[in-house]
Amino acid sequence: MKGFDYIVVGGGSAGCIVAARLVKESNARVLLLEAGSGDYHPVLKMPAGYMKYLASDKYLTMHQTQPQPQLDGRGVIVPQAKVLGGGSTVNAMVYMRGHRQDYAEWNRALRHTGVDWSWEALLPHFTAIEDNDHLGAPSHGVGGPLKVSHLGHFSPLSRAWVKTMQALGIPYTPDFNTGNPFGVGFMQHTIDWRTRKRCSVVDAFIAPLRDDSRLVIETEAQVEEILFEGTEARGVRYRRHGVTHHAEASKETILAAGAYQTPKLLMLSGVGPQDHLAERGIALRHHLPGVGRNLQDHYEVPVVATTRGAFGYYGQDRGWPMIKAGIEYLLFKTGPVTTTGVETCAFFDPLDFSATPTIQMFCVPTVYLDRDVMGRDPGHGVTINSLLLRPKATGRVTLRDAHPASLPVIDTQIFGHPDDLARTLAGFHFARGVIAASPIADMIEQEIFPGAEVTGDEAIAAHCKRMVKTGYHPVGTCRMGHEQDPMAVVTADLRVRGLEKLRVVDASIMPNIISGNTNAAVMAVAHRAADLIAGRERVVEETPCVEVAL
Ligand SMILES: Cc1cc2nc3c(=O)[nH]c(=O)nc-3n(C[C@H](O)[C@H](O)[C@H](O)COP(=O)(O)OP(=O)(O)OC[C@H]3O[C@@H](n4cnc5c(N)ncnc54)[C@H](O)[C@@H]3O)c2cc1C
Repeated sequence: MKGFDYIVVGGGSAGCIVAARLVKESNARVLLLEAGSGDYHPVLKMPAGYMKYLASDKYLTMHQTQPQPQLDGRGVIVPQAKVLGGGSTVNAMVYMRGHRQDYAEWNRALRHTGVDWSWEALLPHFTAIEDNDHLGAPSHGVGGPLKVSHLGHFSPLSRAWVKTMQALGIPYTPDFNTGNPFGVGFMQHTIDWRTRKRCSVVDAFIAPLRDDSRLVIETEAQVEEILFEGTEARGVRYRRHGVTHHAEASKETILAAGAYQTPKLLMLSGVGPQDHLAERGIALRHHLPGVGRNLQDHYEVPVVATTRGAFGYYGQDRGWPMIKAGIEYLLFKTGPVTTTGVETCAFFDPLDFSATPTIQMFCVPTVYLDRDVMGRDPGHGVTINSLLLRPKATGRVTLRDAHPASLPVIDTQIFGHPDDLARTLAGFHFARGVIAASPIADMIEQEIFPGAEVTGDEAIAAHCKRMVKTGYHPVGTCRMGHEQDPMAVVTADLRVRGLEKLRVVDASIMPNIISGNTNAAVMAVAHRAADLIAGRERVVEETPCVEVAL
């Protein structure tokens, strides 16, 4: 049996930050266990590699939802990272913090007791992590480990789209990360502006500790069970290269396996809804009905058009264009390899520009659809995606069976609440209007998905159901909550309720999804979790209520 102070399960966005900070700032001995491989392949450092990882299951687990009756039986692919660095290694690198109101809602879920999770309380963690190349105090950090900048290349379609959105009344914003992201503009990304390489949590937090013997990282190590003595977590059982290992944590076991796998691991270990565990033949350790519930994600629907010329990135990933772009990148660190292709976005409510944004709209200068709906190779094109920021329907993660290798059952309930489809339709109509407006209209040939002939809410709703895809942001399946909340899984300081020496620090803990891409918020949570674990932050009885009227 190997012994450590802490064991961190899952070497993703949250796990790497917690592990590194516990070693560096608390002088702890930490075992970090990651199911996926190391992040050595050079393509994992290239911004343009993003579309390549998405097309393969080498670094992603290709989960698929249960057939969704409200999507006419479609099961949607919902991939999650499986590599050291987790989502931060394979994601689209968008650096987005959401709306301050999202965090006020976290506090509300806690009845303002325990730990203050308001925007103001998290801001020091956002800024401590960050090394921004052109934005500074009070909203941004300089000198932190994580490089944040703009992409190195913008397509003519992205530029035209930003101008078109302004012509339609959405103001330009130079910074989405000040607490209210309303506006249109070029997004910040976790990219190193000097090398034009991706900056993952491995690059930012783990690489400086590579030779530190206090941090032991085992990749291709699948944790199968949390080991307990009574109600106290004592360590884990894991499998690596066909061999079973046990490891002990004298201080704490910390779960950071992501919003699908953390609840799965808790349930495999007997922590979860009593009835469900009994159905799967798993002995109950502790009844926590909220484990796996409250699944939230972002879902987006596309309008796709072909363009009159090569304004976007179609064909850049093969043949001579790829070789040319590769040489340009190697020699000058410029060109299409320095972009993920997801360059711009807008936050707004299509029905009322003065209201809190309900939609995040992306312009992707290529045809960007899930593999289960991509019918044909359409050539040069553009995809305008409307992503619903705060869906009302919530889903659930359960166990398929008691085998650790089985993927969990994911029931997302996409469009399970009528308001979610209604708001998505409003976004869709707006997106359709954008490609018909100047100046982007001059570049558009014709709408191909769903096609200009598809009109009327019923037909468009059918298109949304057929084409809706995940934004890759599952959260909430082990959510924080106050003491009287029966569905809360963790306390305000991220301890699993009713058990000792066990915490959750990843995307699972969010009571409600934030209004934006989730990686920055996960990293801030993990950064703060290291302080909570080390006792650097005092847990107070009651926190001030920070509410913002919008
Ligand atoms: C394709 C894609 C694109 C995205 N794009 C963006 C974006 O542009 N901007 C943004 O803000 N967010 C983006 N996200 C979301 C963001 O990356 C995630 O919200 C964030 O990474 C979640 O962090 P996490 O620590 O909770 O989980 P993860 O980063 O997913 O880490 C969990 C890790 O745990 C490991 N693991 C799971 N089970 C076990 C086990 N039993 N034993 C050991 N290890 C285990 C997994 O292999 C994984 O590496 C994207 C995500 C994906 C998948």
